[in-house]
Amino acid sequence: MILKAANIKKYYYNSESVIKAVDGININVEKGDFIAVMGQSGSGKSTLLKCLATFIPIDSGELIIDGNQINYKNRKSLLETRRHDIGYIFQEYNLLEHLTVEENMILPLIISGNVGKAELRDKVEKLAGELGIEDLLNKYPGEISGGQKQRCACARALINSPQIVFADEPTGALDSKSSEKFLELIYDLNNNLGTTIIMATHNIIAASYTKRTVFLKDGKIIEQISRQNGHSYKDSIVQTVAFN
Ligand SMILES: Nc1ncnc2c1ncn2[C@@H]1O[C@H](COP(=O)(O)OP(=O)(O)OP(=O)(O)O)[C@@H](O)[C@H]1O
Repeated sequence: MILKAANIKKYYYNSESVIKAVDGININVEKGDFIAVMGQSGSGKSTLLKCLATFIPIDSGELIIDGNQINYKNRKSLLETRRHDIGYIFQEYNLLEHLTVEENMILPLIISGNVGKAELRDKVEKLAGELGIEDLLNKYPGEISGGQKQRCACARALINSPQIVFADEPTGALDSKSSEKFLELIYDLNNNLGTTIIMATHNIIAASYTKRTVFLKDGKIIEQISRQNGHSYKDSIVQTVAFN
């Protein structure tokens, strides 16, 4: 198992109320899983992803990534986990505009240090080839399309060869054609390379690319369905969304 969350909670407090954004979630993620997290706006998808990726500390519960129990007080070990185990793709790409695609891509490696020039070049060439962005490496984000930007963001998330890639509404800002292309890309990453992916999405089509879908409501998991032979996974997702 690459990630285990046991009864994790994350509440937000304001002067009048408590928002139970993540409210006692249990989830086990195996290597090679591809999971969609669905739910209405405000159901807790983004908060859950950020908690699982260690970006937001949980209030209670247990989070184990690649065999390490996450302890927010142990800064060094937390940074190691983030650097080596976690890749994150955002809806709005989060590319730095004044850096080229290649520079954006290698940023995580530069930050983690200890990577020689030759290794850097090898990694960039291999990944750019896999993601079909070889021709974009010297361009700036302002010179490429939304779909191309998301491919670059994906490359940046993968450059450290992380154990798990989180994607928060990765197709939310893309038109339907670019969205389909991007989903095919991450489907192939999971299917061919065994990359573990956890993706928050509103989109039934996006969820239908995954192996299982977890449905959230008010910070709790209310339903989970898996792709099974002989049964339409997409229809099950549609029915579950309609029912809830
Ligand atoms: N930093 C924050 N401070 C206070 N409340 C927050 C914060 N972040 C999220 N929330 C609240 O927590 C709840 C869950 O939010 P979250 O963004 O995780 O949901 P979501 O399912 O991802 O929504 P969306 O689909 O609209 O992005 C919402 O009620 C939201 O208003």
